[in-house]
Amino acid sequence: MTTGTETREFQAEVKQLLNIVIHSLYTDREIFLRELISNAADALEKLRYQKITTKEIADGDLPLEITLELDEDGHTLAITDTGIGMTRDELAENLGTIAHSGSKAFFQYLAEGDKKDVSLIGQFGVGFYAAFMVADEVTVFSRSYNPEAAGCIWTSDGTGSYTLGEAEGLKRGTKIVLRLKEDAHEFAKADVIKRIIKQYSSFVPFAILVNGEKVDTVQALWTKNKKEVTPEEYTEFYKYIANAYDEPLFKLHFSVDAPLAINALLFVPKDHFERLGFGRLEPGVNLYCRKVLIQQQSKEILPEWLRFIKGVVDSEELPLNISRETMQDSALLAKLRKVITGRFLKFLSEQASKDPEKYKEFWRNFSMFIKEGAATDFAYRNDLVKLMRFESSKAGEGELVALQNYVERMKEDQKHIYYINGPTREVIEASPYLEIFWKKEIEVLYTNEAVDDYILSQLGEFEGKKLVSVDQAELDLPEGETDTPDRETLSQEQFEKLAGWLKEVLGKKIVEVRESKRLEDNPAIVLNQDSFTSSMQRMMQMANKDLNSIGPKVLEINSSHPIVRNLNHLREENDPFARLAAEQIFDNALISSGLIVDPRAFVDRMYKIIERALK
Ligand SMILES: Nc1ncnc2c1ncn2[C@@H]1O[C@H](COP(=O)(O)OP(=O)(O)OP(=O)(O)O)[C@@H](O)[C@H]1O
Repeated sequence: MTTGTETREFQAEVKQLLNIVIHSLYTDREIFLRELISNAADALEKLRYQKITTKEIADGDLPLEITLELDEDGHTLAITDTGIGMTRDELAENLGTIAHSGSKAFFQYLAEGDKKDVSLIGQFGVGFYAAFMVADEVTVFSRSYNPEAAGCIWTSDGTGSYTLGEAEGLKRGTKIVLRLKEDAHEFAKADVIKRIIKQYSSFVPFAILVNGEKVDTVQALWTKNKKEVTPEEYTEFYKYIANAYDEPLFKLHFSVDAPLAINALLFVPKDHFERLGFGRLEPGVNLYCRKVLIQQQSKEILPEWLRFIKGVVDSEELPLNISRETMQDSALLAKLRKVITGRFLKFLSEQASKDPEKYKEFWRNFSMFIKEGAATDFAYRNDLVKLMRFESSKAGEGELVALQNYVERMKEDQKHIYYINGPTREVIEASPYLEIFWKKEIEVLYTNEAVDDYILSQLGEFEGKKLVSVDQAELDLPEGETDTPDRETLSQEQFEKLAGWLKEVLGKKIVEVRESKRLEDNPAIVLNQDSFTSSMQRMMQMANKDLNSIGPKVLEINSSHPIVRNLNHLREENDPFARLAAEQIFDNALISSGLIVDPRAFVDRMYKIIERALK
């Protein structure tokens, strides 16, 4: 029974808003339920607080819960909470006017844009009014926790006015009844509603019942104290949010108060499918505001290269209806991203020193993301290179070295950090480039992918030490007694003649022929004039499908090597075989540096050489 009924006009802004809500089509109108459940949960939370501070509470024994009743035949959905409730004045104030900033931003957006994309309504925070996306009539029964206050009823079809009256026989809390629009009848179906609850409201800390049946909700572990959570609970939670079957490799649970209040629970899985080439991972962190989902698989909360992280970030400072479109929100998200990324990288670096074996496991499967970040995200490059690990000429089998380790054990007179690229340790260690480093006992880091070389060359230096790829022309190695071994070499004149002739034979492929001070067992190597390493050039050869897309080389020859000396001999005798041999030596040097050569010319030449050898 209702008494004292009056009809009131909505505030002008509300009218404008409802007009849009009612007359538009939406893509994700199911968010209306998230809004209503979140309002209900807020009301219950407020009541919980009142129970502690106030003695007199209407219907003090009512359980704190949210109930949904669906009537498929009658096409209605009712959502009831036993929360704080509203008085008559509060109903008029809260459901007849708009005061908060989210809606103002929405109006501004509507006023500015040509295309009125109303589906964005959910992102702009009009909470309760979202009900009119699916209902052509909304009735709210509410009774305040204040025992003195009478129960009230509010009803509207959203077209300009609402009625307000008193209602008898209500218990504390709020019941909102939606008469569903014809095209929204699906929202009276239990399976549809349960799916939506699971998606948006899984962590709501109150029981949710749909037609008397409790929907499973999960504890929002991230809001709990770390000491109160068991490892099993963490694993279960991880499996739930990541849809995973394994155990996480790492877990990071933290809270910060400044510059923003954040609770976060992040996981690194054991492995991922992107490594195996099965497509690209989607971001795995969901953004919550006080346990209510506001962005699933958020693209904003972490940089893209951290897309392997699974978990939850909750910040009560975020508006429920966060939007990239508003400057204020995107600034907030950027701040959040900075805090979380920084904290996660710090965590990784702590793990690397605390448990190197486990970190190695992480590095094996997730290094691609760290490298992606180091290569593309300038803001984090310096932090990320510290997390990189390499094999090296001084590391034992299976041991990995950080740039920091390398610098700490550099030789006293050594100026630079040296690295070499190759597909495997075995291949690298047989490389002619390493000869001199073995001899001088200088450590060389092994890089396996072109992206490693790209990162190191972009970085340029680490802790004031230049990063030098060993296929660079200028090595600037410390001098030593072993530098000028007692070996028979070509005379200066012979060398100059040979060099001139080689330039003529190899043409544009080389810029210079040099006498090598670093080679002993190999006749020749090719060197690069800049930091664009051979592995990077190989990548360009493959990307451009052009084997000639490599820069001209410096050819360094070992004039004490029998092959070079005999080559010079043949040249002096004008034997045409000398040309063939020179070209083959050059191609061999290209292959040793990791570049791809044209197999047709190479194989042809090789047969001619075999033919002559077999004679
Ligand atoms: N179930 C409810 N119980 C008690 N009060 C409610 C309930 N639903 C809404 N209200 C009141 O109505 C106000 C307006 O709700 P509305 O959902 O439009 O905006 P909001 O909740 O303030 O913002 P948002 O939904 O963007 O977070 C709320 O702030 C709250 O005071």
